[in-house]
Amino acid sequence: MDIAAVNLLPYEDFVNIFGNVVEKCPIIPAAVWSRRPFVSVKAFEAAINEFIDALPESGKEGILRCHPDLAGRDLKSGTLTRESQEEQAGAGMDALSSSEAARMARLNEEYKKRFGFPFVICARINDKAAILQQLSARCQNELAVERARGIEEVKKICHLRINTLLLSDGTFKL
Ligand SMILES: NC(=O)NC1=NC(=O)NC1=O
Repeated sequence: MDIAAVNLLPYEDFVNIFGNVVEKCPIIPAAVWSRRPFVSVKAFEAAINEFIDALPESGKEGILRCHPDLAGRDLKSGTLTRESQEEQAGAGMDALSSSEAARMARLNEEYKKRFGFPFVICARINDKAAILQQLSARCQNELAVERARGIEEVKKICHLRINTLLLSDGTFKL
């Protein structure tokens, strides 16, 4: 599907297709639909990023809170979204040793307790060693630094999800 086809989508189809490019935040593509036509995929992504950047701190934290923990409850219970399932499995989150799983769980809880939102990282460009290292290191940051860092990661996840969708053969189950 190319950007010309994206621009022609009625908002129901647009939200149906792009509704989860930011995890569990369909309001973002639903809002950004009004800004079409997009001159390019980059412009479409920029519109999403601008919407996110314009949110108050509480809105940014809300986006982060919509993300499932890495190697967390949703992965264990099989209730992750399709995208998160693929991303987490791809980073080996479903194949941790018991000590790695215990360390992830402990650090995720420590992070959430400190910041009030979950640790978010773009799993598709990190392996489990990098994820554990980043989680441990980022626990030491200040709130404002982590809010911004988490949103940066959300934008990377979104970029990859949009490009996966556009590269697919375009036969979407509408
Ligand atoms: N807490 C997270 O970072 N979750 C995730 N990152 C991804 O790339 N996919 C997820 O589900």
